[in-house]
Amino acid sequence: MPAHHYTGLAGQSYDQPAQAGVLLVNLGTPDAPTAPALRSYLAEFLGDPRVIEYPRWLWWLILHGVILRHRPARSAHAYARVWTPEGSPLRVGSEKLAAALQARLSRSAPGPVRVGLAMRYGKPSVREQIQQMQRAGVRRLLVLPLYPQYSGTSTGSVIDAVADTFRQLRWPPELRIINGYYDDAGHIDALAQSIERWWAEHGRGDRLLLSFHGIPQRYVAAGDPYLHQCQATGRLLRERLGLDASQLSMSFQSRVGREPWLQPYTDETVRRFAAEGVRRLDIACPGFAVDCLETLEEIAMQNAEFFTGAGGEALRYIPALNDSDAQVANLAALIQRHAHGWPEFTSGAAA
Ligand SMILES: C=CC1=C(C)c2cc3[nH]c(cc4nc(cc5[nH]c(cc1n2)c(C)c5CCC(=O)O)C(CCC(=O)O)=C4C)c(C)c3C=C
Ligand SMILES: [Fe+2]
Ligand SMILES: [Fe+2]
Repeated sequence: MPAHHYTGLAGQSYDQPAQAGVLLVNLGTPDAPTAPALRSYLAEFLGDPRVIEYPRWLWWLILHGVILRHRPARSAHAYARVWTPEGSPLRVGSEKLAAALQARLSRSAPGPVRVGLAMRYGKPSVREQIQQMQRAGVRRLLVLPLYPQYSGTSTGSVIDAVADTFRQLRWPPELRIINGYYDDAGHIDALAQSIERWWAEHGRGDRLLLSFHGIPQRYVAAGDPYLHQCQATGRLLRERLGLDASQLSMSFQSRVGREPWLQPYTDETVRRFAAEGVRRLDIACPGFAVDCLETLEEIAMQNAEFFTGAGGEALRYIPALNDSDAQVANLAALIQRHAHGWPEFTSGAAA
């Protein structure tokens, strides 16, 4: 093992005033809507054992021998439909949210608070961002994965990346990680208000569908709380909107591979609704903090085509909370609560 195995801050002043850091982490996105960029993004993402729980050597052969031959070009085509002049919607939206949170916390928190943004896959990595924040004087770090519902495949993988980074730091900062906020009252309220505001502007459809990203059923059977948390978000939101089960349904999107994922599947559900005579279908995706490929392309384009193709009149996608005031205020409050006792966040608290 080399002598300098641990990353440290040699030559620093130990009296440097402490700062607190908030690290937002989102999934990550390719650098460009091209097959080569998709290939390296998907290799990292789908090579994560948290995402694909399969015997390693067998999966490696399938991933490199089959999937990475065809999927990059297909996915690049999907990304090209939603790519903006500023880049990938997921990146642009996450950066705007981080900037808005930084502005808000700089105003409302007593101490110096630095907000960073990392991507679990691609750039900037969790490791780079933590090291950079530490060099800037961050001694207390709160990590907020941008996933309201916990899953080992999403939040759990962010925790892995943080833990791997910490193992290599000579003097890791004090650490807290937010595990999820699926039932947070402020979050449910923000979702409900955004849906009500959208209805006030566009009128109300015949039915509301909440579509969450799916995962394999096998993971839920092994103890992943994701399904439970999606159901809780759905129920709380339904109660808050004053709807009954005939007016609001839930489904799961984005299935990859052959094994059964959480059901009902979104594509089958929108086709069934069209066949049952639903004319205007409203869809919200409360599992996505910011809009991305999965909402803007898969729901608002692909599933809209499935719906009208099966006889429906219009599928209308209600945008994610993104960098809305409601989202920023709610995440700031969530951060303040989880940072309880840290002097940068709580005036009068001891260090
Ligand atoms: C194949 C396994 C996958 C699991 C399990 C999975 C879980 C999961 N994903 C998200 C959030 C997002 N996923 C996104 C894209 C995406 N997801 C998978 C596969 C799995 N996801 C793939 C292969 C892709 C890439 C696109 C494609 O080729 O189809 C995105 C969007 C990223 C973007 O750039 O916009 C998000 C966000 C969650 C929350 C989750 C578990 C709960
Ligand atoms: Fe995904
Ligand atoms: Fe997808």
